[in-house]
Amino acid sequence: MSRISIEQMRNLLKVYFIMGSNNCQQEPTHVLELALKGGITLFQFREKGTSAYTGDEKYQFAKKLQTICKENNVPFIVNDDVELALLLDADGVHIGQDDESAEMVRRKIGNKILGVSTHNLEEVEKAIAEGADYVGIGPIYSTTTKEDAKSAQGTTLIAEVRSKGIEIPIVGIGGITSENASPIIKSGADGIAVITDISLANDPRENASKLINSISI
Ligand SMILES: C=C1C=NC(C(F)(F)F)=NC1=N
Repeated sequence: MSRISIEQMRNLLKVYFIMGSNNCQQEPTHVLELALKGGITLFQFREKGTSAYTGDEKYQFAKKLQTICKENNVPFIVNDDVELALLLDADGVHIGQDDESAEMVRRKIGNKILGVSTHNLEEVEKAIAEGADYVGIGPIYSTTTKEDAKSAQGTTLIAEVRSKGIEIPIVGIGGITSENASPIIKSGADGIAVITDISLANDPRENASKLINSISI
C-alpha cells in the first residue's frame, strides 16, 4: 500500500473527532457511534489524563472503538502510542513535538498515516521533511481540554503556511465549534479537529453534523 495522497488526506481531515475515556460523560462507544452517524470523517484515539486506561484495558478499549470505526469506514488514528497502533494495525498515528521524532515513527509505521502537532513554521517544515501526511495547527482558540495547551494563536500560522505555498494538509484544533469553524477553513486549513464539542454534547450526532455544515463552503 502506498502513502495516502494529499487530496485523500484533505478529505479525511474535514471533521476529525478526537476522544478518550476522559472526554466523555456518556458511554464512549455510544458517543463515537453517534459522531460517526453525524458524519465525522476521521477518528483519533487519544487516551490521556489521570484515570486513562493503560495496558490491556487500553488495548481492549481501543479495539472496541477501532471496530466501530471499521464498521463505518472511517480511519482510526492512535495518538502518541506507536506500539499500540502497530498492535491494532491502526490506520495511522498522531504525534506531538515531545514524542518520538516523526522520522523514527515513519520508519516504524511504513505507509500508515502520520500526523504531527505543530505550533510554528519551523515545526511544520520539519514535519514535512520527516514524512508527515498532515499537520495539526493550534490551539486556534482557547481550550480547556489539553492541560498544557499553548496560548491561542488564531489562524495566523495556517495563513502563513499557505502564503508560502506549502501544500501539506492542515487541520486546525483548539476550542472549535460550529460557530467559529469557518474562519479556519477560509484561512487555508482542510479541516477541523474537535474533542469537547462532540464528546460532551447532549447530542453528539447533531453537533457532528453541524460541524460538517459549518465548513462546507
Ligand atoms: C494535540 C493534538 C493536536 N492536533 C491533533 C490533530 F488534530 F490530530 F492534528 N491531535 C492532537 N492530539
